[in-house]
Amino acid sequence: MIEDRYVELFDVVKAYPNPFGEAIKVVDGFNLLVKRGELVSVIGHSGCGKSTVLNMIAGLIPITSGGVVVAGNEVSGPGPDRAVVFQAPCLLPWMTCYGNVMLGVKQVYPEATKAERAQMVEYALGAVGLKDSMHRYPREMSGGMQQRVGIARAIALRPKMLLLDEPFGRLDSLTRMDLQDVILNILNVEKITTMMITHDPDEAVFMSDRICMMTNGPGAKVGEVMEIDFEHPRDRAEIMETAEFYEYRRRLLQFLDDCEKEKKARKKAKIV
Ligand SMILES: Nc1ncnc2c1ncn2[C@@H]1O[C@H](COP(=O)(O)OP(=O)(O)OP(=O)(O)O)[C@@H](O)[C@H]1O
Repeated sequence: MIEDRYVELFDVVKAYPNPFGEAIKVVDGFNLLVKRGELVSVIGHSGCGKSTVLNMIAGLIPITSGGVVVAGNEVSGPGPDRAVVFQAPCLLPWMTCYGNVMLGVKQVYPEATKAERAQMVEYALGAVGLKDSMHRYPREMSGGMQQRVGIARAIALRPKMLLLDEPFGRLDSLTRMDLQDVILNILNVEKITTMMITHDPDEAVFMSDRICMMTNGPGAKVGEVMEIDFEHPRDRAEIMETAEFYEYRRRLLQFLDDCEKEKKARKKAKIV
């Protein structure tokens, strides 16, 4: 069923040349199916290849072998059906929030009327809580507000898939929680299929429908996939009082700890 295989990564391999010109497979045989409307987090140790996987789905880097299919179309380059939010939003400083969001909308919907485009931009800025600040410039906004603009810019394009690469990585923990709620509220309404990279186990458990745990690189692949069985909409305080939350968290930390041990053992074996 297409709904259950909305995003398909099959036998995905990404190799980069090392300084000696040899091809090193950073990711090797990555297989994952994402259901329509699902939020899947990807977690794994630094450098294992999380961004590499996300960038291949975004079409920002070529796939060495295997394939990625999003909503029935094989990915061969970037496209507005997949919107990416990075750690830093990189807004154009000479444009207001409104102007920054409008830029993409104009490009993707050139046939829309002026009023329709304005509605798309205003809806997206409203969804991230910036209705009253849409005419401010980036320099007049906090890091959290700027990241809200980055999220608005992505959802204004009405993508089939949202790709979040550590979107809260640079924010303090309170702002981080606010923005986690912003994303979840948007997804509750829009049901956009989402992949999010995170380093934060609590964030992964609170937000995800499933968590994909990646093994160490080189040759990284999917290690385990854990289903998170909390209903939507989610209430942070309620969820954090459940025993299940701590059990999910424990399993996640156990996996990361096992990867760390494996990494150390690999290093030691090389030295001896
Ligand atoms: N253009 C490139 N050329 C060569 N090697 C690269 C290139 N881009 C990434 N790599 C290597 O690929 C591996 C995976 O990188 P990637 O950024 O995907 O990891 P990550 O899991 O997202 O890391 P982090 O959690 O630290 O952001 C790393 O060893 C990195 O050095």
